[in-house]
Amino acid sequence: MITVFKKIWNFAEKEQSNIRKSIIVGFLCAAFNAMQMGGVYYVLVKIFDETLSMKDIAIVLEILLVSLVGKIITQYISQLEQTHAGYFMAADKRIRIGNKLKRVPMGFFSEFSLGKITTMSTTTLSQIEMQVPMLLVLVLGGLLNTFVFALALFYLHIMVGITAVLGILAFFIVTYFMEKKSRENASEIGIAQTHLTKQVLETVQGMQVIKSYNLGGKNNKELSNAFEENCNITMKLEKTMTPYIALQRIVLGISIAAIIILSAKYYIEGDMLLADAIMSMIAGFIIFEGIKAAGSSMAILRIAENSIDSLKYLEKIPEIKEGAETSPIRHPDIEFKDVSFAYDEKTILDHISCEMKNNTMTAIVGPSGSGKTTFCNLIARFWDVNVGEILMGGKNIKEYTLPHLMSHIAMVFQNVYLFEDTIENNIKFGVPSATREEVIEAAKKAMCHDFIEALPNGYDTLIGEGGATLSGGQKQRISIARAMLKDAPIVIFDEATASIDPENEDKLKSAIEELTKNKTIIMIAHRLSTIRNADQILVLNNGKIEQRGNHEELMKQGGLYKTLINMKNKATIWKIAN
Ligand SMILES: Nc1ncnc2c1ncn2[C@@H]1O[C@H](COP(=O)(O)OP(=O)(O)OP(=O)(O)O)[C@@H](O)[C@H]1O
Repeated sequence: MITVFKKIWNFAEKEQSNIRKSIIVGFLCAAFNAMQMGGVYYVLVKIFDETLSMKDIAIVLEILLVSLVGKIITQYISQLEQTHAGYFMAADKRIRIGNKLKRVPMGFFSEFSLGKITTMSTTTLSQIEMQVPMLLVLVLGGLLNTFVFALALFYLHIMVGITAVLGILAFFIVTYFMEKKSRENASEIGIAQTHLTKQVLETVQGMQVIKSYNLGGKNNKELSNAFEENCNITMKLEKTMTPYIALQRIVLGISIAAIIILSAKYYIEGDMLLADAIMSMIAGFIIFEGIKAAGSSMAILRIAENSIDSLKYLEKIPEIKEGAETSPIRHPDIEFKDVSFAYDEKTILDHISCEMKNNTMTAIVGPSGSGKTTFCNLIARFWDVNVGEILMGGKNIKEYTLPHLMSHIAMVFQNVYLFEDTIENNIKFGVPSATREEVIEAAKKAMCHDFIEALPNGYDTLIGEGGATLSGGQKQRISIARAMLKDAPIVIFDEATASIDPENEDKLKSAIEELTKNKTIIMIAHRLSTIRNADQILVLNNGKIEQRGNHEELMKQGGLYKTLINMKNKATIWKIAN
């Protein structure tokens, strides 16, 4: 148990001082509580001495008043410190998780499901926020309280004191076994919570698909199962804990009875004064209040420990190693030197070498799954190469700091993600210091100023999660404005495959032309018009660059490129014909 406490205590880090304050204040609260007992003892002694006067009654009333006010104030302060410690401890960990997620390799997101990450930063941390300070204060404060009362009992009669200590020991033996049992269930609870969060996320995120395939029933069933599983495990924990909690109460009950019987016996035998015997009986009832509260909290001790362990695991995930280089890159040419990469067993890129010169456009084409996205993601270090190296401006990209590397790259993804924020903040996401004028200028160049102005609150319009209220073309243009504002020398662009209406398509084309002026462009190209304009086309297939050259050269060569172009042509004719 001491190890668990150490772990919980260490976890509190900066908030240890607030928790310590809360424990000390909690102890003061117990002292005020004890004052009441002192008052009662004083009255009892005076009554049995037959010397009780009005002055004594006034003294006792004063003691009781001071004790009551003191208790209220100390309880308030202790609670405040606990809430403060819990809140700031969780906030600090949440910020750390956020920072960590920015620095872990993308492989982490495949290994760790969204459900697991969400559970950690929400449920797990909420549990810690509420449980850790409370556990420390309740358990440590409770034990301290009991210890003080036990000492008082020793003062009244040594045998009564020993009985109280034996009761406390028996209580701890039961608690030890209860804790062991709780450990067995703690990880099950964690798993069930993760599963539930995953199901809720999936249902919300996939609502469109669920509705369109009329799968509400099936999905509801999975969600209900997850809720049921969670409920069952919580019930199971309650059921397993109940006998131990009952046993704890029985032990305490027997101890109280023993203290009362012994006090009466010693009084009858003349071993104790009447006032001491009555006081000892009253103390017998109160002495175990502290550990009773502490004992019930111990059931959640292991759950808190489990939560801390899972967060520690997250903190230990190795981060991407970055270099220290931050000097300006004058010619950010990109070069792949004998690069190989595999996500797991299967090689996706196999000893690839190529160059993308400054201010040129490279189109990456190839069949689906040939590694086009992977190729681009390696440049931004979303993943690190297994073999070979990628150079930017003549230096391995690993030599740069991540912020420095990313300041040279703007990425426009096919699936645009817009944050639940204003349009302005979405555009200036990469450059938070940008002024409204700069945002408008970028939006104008990205051909989205007009439709933004037509929205109810213009640039201050809030957009829903994932930008649900905008069309696909509008969303992509906003992401182009975002990239435009960043003004990075390298633009990695995943061209949208989804068909866009002609008006949007024209605007999108102009926006792309603006974005790519005087830049190094690496484009996963799907449209023939884009591919034709490229200075260099890399045709990826089976992990290799099967062909390279410009459009005319490759058309002359024939092979995979010509086949892909012919297929695209047919698709376009088919589209027009329809
Ligand atoms: N995170 C990942 N973990 C494991 N395998 C992955 C991951 N991402 C992609 N792959 C696999 O790597 C291969 C290449 O994927 P990639 O997305 O780079 O191809 P692509 O050419 O861009 O495909 P598409 O044109 O369909 O978008 C595919 O077989 C894919 O299943």
